[in-house]
Amino acid sequence: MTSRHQDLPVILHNDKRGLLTVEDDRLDVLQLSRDGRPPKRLLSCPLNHFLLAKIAPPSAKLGEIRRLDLHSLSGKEGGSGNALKLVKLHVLVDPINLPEAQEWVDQIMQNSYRGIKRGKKVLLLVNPVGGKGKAKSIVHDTVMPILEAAGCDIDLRETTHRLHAEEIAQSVELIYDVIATASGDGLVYEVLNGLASRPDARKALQIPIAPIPTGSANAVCINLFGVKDTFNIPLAALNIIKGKQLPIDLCSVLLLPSQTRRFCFLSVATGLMVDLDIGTENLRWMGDTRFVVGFLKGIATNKSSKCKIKLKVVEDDKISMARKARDRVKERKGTTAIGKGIDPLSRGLADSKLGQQQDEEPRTPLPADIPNVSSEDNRKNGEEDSYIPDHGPIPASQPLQPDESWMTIDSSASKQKDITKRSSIGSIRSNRLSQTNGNANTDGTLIGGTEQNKKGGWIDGEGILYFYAGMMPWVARDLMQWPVSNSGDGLVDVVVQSIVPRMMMANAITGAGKGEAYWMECQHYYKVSAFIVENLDKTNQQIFTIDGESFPWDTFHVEVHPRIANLLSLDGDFFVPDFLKKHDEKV
Ligand SMILES: Nc1ncnc2c1ncn2[C@@H]1O[C@H](COP(=O)(O)OP(=O)(O)OP(=O)(O)O)[C@@H](O)[C@H]1O
Repeated sequence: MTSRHQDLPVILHNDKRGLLTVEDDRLDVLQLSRDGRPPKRLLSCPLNHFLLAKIAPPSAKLGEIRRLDLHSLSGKEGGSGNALKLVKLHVLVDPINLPEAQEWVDQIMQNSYRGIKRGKKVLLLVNPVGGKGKAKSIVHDTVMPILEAAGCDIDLRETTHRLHAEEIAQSVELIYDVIATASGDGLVYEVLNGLASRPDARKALQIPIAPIPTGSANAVCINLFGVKDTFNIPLAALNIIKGKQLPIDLCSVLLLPSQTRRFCFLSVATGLMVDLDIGTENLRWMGDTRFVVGFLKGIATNKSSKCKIKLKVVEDDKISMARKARDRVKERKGTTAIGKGIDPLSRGLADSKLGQQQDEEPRTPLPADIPNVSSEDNRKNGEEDSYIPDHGPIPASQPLQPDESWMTIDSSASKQKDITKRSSIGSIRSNRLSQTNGNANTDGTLIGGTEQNKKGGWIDGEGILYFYAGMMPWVARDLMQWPVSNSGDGLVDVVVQSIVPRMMMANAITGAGKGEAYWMECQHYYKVSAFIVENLDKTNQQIFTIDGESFPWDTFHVEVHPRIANLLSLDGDFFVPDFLKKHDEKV
């Protein structure tokens, strides 16, 4: 739905006649000429960049004339850096045009915010030491002015120590429309862990998180804004103001024997991917280049990660996974994101009156909108079937009980006689055709196929360079590790990278940012609903990472909580990588 054409005559700052015109979801501020020359365009912006129109109260200086304030972001998205700039204009309205001006203001605000709450209450957490240590100045110079120009109510808190953001999220009153984090992925991880460990976790996790990229690892921002706009701070600020709810999965990671549970939203890693992150913290000044240096160091060592991996595999056919992911993107085109039509909570509320208080289109439900009824209460009332949101805790994790349908990859398994030499790219199709059918049932169990086939091409005796499980395509701008990942589908994408000659891995760096390593035969790829990873060399491999944070590694069990947490995104979804747009011969 586009906005209808609306003009408002105004007086400009230079006393010249002006016209504010809204057409095709764009605002133009025009200076009119008296001699028939074309009007001069003073500002032109799409309504999705428009922040605020407000008629100021009467002033003694202006008498009957009233001032109209216009705040917007202007400039282009799609550049690195701050291509978008905050623009604040004011024009004057003749008393005769005042009723028309009020109507114009109401209309432009409605068309600029469709379904999005105006003047959000924002909890803004700032990590002053993350990344290159510039979060404070970025927030004060760029983020705050934009949020204030949009009329947001901001509660800014600086984190003073490790896990401070988690403590805040654990105890904060659920009065905010959004929690923004000026940091890297570390603070997002802490906020999610804080919210998820509350007794009212399910309600707390409805508050969406909106990241501002000021850390060294900013994977969430890459996945939300794309590689070019990862560090576009005004765009990240606009996302706080205009972003739509984007439900994401969380994983419970149960650490044994300590029985500690942590929540993961991004990745779980062993082997080279741990050394790459944790072993390069002294290179933080490099920004995300430090991870490339870490990767090169890792393949120089080519050390094997000794572990036993058990996977509840739902799919392992790369061609089919890529095709489905690309079909999803095609389906997504032209759909609006609010509610997304899948999540029962969003859908239920979008359909109800709760969603329609302010605008024509349903507003994204916020925690305060949701009646506090648990499914337990519901059952007591004998209403088993009607959906009522559960606002209680996430139940404690229990060790998983794998059955024979789970797949095992054991780095200590003895080498098979027929182990074949692997090529780097391109033999997926022929490899697949030479196999007998080894596809997945809808319940996730594998059917048919040879032993090797059941293991997604894994051959016992291969060394594991790293195990890497992820929930969003990009982990760094140079590495789209899980190009077919679809956060919100209740599945985790798992990569088991075999040890191969160093040059093969070094060559793979070139296309890694575009997801090309997906097609490498030595990169085994699975969609799983649960997994267990056991450490087979505790002396030499003491840690693994969850979302880039290190933990002692003995054994860990991982299960998924589908669509339980929320981010904000400008179009209500993740950025679509080129990998999912192109249709090459493999798919
Ligand atoms: N004032 C503080 N002093 C020390 N550590 C802090 C402070 N505030 C937050 N932290 C910690 O800083 C870590 C990094 O978090 P952040 O998300 O900003 O960055 P990152 O990109 O993940 O990591 P990096 O520090 O490598 O940039 C987190 O573990 C967080 O707990």
